[in-house]
Amino acid sequence: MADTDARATIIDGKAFAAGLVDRVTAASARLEAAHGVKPGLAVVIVGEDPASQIYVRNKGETTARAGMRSDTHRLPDTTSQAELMALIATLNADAGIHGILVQLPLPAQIDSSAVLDAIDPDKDVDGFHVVNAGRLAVGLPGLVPCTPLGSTMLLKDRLGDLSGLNAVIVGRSNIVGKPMAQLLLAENCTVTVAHSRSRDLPAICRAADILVAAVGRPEMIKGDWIKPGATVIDVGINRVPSADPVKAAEGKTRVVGDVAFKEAAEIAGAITPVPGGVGPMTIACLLANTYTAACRAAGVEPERLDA
Ligand SMILES: NC(=O)C1=CN([C@@H]2O[C@H](COP(=O)(O)OP(=O)(O)OC[C@H]3O[C@@H](n4cnc5c(N)ncnc54)[C@H](OP(=O)(O)O)[C@@H]3O)[C@@H](O)[C@H]2O)C=CC1
Ligand SMILES: Nc1nc(=O)c2c([nH]1)NC[C@@H]1CN(c3ccc(C(=O)N[C@@H](CCC(=O)O)C(=O)O)cc3)C=[N+]21
Repeated sequence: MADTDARATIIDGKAFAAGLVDRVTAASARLEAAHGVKPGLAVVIVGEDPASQIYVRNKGETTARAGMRSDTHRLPDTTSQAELMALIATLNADAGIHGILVQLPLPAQIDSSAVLDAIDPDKDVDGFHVVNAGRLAVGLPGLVPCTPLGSTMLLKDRLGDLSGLNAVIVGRSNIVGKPMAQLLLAENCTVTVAHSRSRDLPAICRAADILVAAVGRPEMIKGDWIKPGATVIDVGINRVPSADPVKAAEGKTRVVGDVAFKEAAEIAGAITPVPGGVGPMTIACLLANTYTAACRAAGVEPERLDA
């Protein structure tokens, strides 16, 4: 590759995720053969949000293909807090269910944090319960949120030891930005977490050896915000009108990340695409967490899955 035409390596999250799903499938089959335990995941979706419906269908299909039990509970948009809490209590008590995921966002009448905290922390395969957030913060074994877990796997696969690298995370949500910061701190990165009140975001980003974008703003992070050779993880999933004006007029959409991919790929050393980057890792890590939860419930040491 000529110096004048530097192009980033495209990190193939879809391929890495497929390998991880294969490893989880094989490990689950061994768990079932040796201990009679088939990992089971329950996904709960409230309401009809079309994007959520697609993700939930993908999760169900991937889980079933991995030889795990997969139950999907579809509740109407009018579901009350008490009805949802009752379903969670049933799932907490079901010994055949090792993982529970309540799809977000929930309708306005429901208190999301109360619902997430009603899930048994040992079945909380999203890693959103305060107990799991606390375990991650203090370095105890628990269940780690899927998107940051998958992003960290891609980084370690690409870079090996992350010690001493400057990591900048743009976004401080409880489900992506904060757990990502904890994981990279545990990998001995020097971590900066930026957000909507940060001053001079381009300058903060330019200091990053590892840049994680989890903002939810289409193509906000520009090529000239990136340190040459940096590794860029684009978590964003934003649906925008199709680039073709005729198709856009027909209401067709496409998915883009939080990073302006084309210009960023001219500067970065490696970058995840959207789609095909972090998204597939999220689903693969959900299966990995369900397998891990099933092993722990059975008192069995989980096999290593990350390589
Ligand atoms: N690939 C996957 O599997 C997943 C993808 N996603 C995607 O990742 C993105 C982030 O998701 P999530 O963390 O849930 O989003 P949230 O909306 O919860 O958080 C967004 C964060 O970005 C910050 N932010 C917003 N605007 C700016 C700005 N102009 N400059 C700097 N920071 C800003 C916010 O700051 P503040 O706190 O100050 O408001 C906030 O901390 C979304 O596109 C989402 O769809 C999410 C989950 C899984
Ligand atoms: N309790 C809960 N847990 C979640 O993990 C959760 C959630 N709620 N609510 C919504 C977000 C979003 N999310 C994604 C999962 C997979 C892809 C994914 O597979 N994306 C593919 C396809 C993208 C597309 O074409 O739409 C890709 O990026 O290649 C994306 C986004 C999980 N989330």
